[in-house]
Amino acid sequence: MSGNAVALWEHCINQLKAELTSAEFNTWILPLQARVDGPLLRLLAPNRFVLDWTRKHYADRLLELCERHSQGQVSQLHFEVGEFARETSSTKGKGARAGSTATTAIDSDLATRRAAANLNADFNFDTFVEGKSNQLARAASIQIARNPGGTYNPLFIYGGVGLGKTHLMHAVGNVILASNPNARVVYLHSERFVAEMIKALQNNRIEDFKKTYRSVNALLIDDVQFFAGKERSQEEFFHTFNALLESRQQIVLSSDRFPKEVTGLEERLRSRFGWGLTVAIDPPDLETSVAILHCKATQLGVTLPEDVAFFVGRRIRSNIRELEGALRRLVANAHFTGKPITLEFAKQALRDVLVAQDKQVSLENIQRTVAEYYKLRTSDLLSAKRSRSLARPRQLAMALAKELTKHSLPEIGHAFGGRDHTTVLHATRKIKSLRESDAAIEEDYKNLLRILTL
Ligand SMILES: Nc1ncnc2c1ncn2[C@@H]1O[C@H](COP(=O)(O)OP(=O)(O)OP(=O)(O)O)[C@@H](O)[C@H]1O
Repeated sequence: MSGNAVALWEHCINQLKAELTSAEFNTWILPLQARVDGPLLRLLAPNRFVLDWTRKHYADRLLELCERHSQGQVSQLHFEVGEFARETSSTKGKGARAGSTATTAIDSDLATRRAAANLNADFNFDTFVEGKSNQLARAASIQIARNPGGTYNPLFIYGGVGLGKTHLMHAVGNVILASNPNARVVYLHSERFVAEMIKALQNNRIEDFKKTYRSVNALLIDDVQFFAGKERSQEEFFHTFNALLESRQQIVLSSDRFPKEVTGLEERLRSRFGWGLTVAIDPPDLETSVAILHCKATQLGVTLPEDVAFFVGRRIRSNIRELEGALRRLVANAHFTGKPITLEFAKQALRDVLVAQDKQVSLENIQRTVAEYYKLRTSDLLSAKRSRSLARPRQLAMALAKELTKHSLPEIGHAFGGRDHTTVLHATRKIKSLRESDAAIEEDYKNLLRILTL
């Protein structure tokens, strides 16, 4: 099946997944295998029952999706009972018939399993740029993807917004799925876990819910800080967590802070989060930002001149998602106007973004700038460690956050590793008095103000 045909089938299953309940999707759509032969979409069902039901209830919708997505090129459906041959090492690369049929089945199968697991195929290790800031997290993720349920369990990835935690989790899931055709992987945002659990409770299906999550080979839960304050969900997750760990299945978790500092979680859960391996992702340094820009530009089919990449990387420092947004805007602008992407063009096209960026000094930006200034890691700045070499820069960063942003004291405390608002208040007062008595602090403060408002 060509890339287009795979994309067509992926489109169909993603649409149906959004339209159907997960029970319907898992029962009727998930077992199907697909193949495109000219204008024909051939669907293989594992048995007569699935075939009849799917044809009766979903054929019209599937045909509609196919026609629309393929712009009329695929316009017929054909259902059969059966299974495409899987590719084995003995059929790999042999004659056209075995090769093409086998690859087709594997591709469509993988696409279906990926959709069922909520995984994005674009988030993989090939598209993840390595830098000092994410080296350890990347290496640990690769290790786990190759050897799930092994030594590092759970893997806990933490770091600020938009720095690649989700990307790495998907990459782990994608490798596990691709290397084991029987592996069951589930990626979920913690809020979705909570929502599904509530739905299961309302519909008297909590036993099914438990069974589903306790029978996976890899469970990837994003942003676990959102479990805070949700006791019933924590309880359920705690048991799922234990069951998976006991049966040596892999767990990967992410959060915006270190496990011990996720507030609003039961202590037993917090301590378990730290049982395996905990790795940080920090904001990228300039070189990594530039490399990421080049990588994303290539994916968009453009080549970015070096000076433009450095300009964008230097000016947009808060997170990688924003870096990507700026690049997309640049590429779209160049496309519409037909102009080449030069430095002048970039300055012009990104004017609004940069003005907004400059005005709105973000908390991440302050943390990252202060960390760079004192040659620390952002994660240390947010940690509970109290050594003087960390405490003073942290207080400075909090004071700068109060001065340069509109965030409240509790919000600032929250962003600095879940600290209390009184800690922030104390920091601002302390820095105010130190600036009057200590020339070095005054100079640091002024330097940082200048860098942040440049
Ligand atoms: N090292 C990297 N190489 C390539 N792309 C990256 C890298 N790090 C992050 N990205 C990209 O940046 C975007 C944001 O990353 P991601 O969604 O993984 O962030 P996150 O840390 O999970 O953020 P959040 O806390 O908001 O969930 C994605 O498009 C991702 O592909």
